[in-house]
Amino acid sequence: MIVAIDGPSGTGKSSTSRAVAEKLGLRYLDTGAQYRAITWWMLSNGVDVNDPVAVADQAGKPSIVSGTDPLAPAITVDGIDAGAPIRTQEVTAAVSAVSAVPEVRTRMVELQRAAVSGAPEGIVVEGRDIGTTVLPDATVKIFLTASAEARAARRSGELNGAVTVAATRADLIRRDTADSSRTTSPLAKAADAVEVDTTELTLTQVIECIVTLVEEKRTGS
Ligand SMILES: Nc1ncnc2c1ncn2[C@@H]1O[C@H](COP(=O)(O)OP(=O)(O)OP(=O)(O)O)[C@@H](O)[C@H]1O
Ligand SMILES: Nc1ccn([C@H]2C[C@H](O)[C@@H](COP(=O)(O)O)O2)c(=O)n1
Repeated sequence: MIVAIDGPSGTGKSSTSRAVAEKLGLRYLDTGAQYRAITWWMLSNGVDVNDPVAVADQAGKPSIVSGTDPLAPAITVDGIDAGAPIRTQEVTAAVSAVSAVPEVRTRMVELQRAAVSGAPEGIVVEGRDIGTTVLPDATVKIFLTASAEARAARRSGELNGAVTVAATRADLIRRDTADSSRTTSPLAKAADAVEVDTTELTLTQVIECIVTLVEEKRTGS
């Protein structure tokens, strides 16, 4: 059972994917964390993240290891726990530029397919290009959406209002535009993905909806 969950920033991919994996006894992979990890390494090592040639040249250097336990997602870079530093504003601002570099994507896709091969019990993989490029034969493909307003309000709430909803909304839209317009495997809905608009749904409702879709596929109903 391979479940691909794609969608723009802040639509609920991580929260939903972790919960679905936990409920169904599947592993879980956050591919955004991998792109954030390589971006953090580039920034920490003085690579100009706006220079695609420099990024491509260094893309093979860091060792990135992702855990797949939905109860304790973990990521290390060269053996160092990167869970917190990959969530900084500096990394968020740079990650779209780094993830647009084809050599970076080739490297990450190798890691992602290896994680799937290492999960015989099945896995939920979330990202931007999982259903279209990384795992085109996934058993179930979901494309989550939500209005920019709902996504910004959710994210701003997470930050206890430290960043305004308007600024958060502008940042989400900037990242979605960059991620959707890059040449190599842009953010896109696979033709055979089920689109779930979460704007008016609670997280519990979204989780139930996807668990039902997976179970229907499992039983062939
Ligand atoms: N249906 C929902 N209703 C209300 N809040 C939600 C819903 N889904 C997710 N959230 C909340 O929205 C925030 C963003 O969710 P999450 O991190 O799962 O999104 P994401 O798509 O993985 O984001 P990103 O692409 O930026 O990593 C979290 O605070 C989460 O708890
Ligand atoms: N499959 C993926 C996953 C993520 N990215 C890039 C684009 C995102 O802006 C960034 C961070 O992802 P997030 O942690 O917000 O889910 O990583 C990608 O290009 N492809």
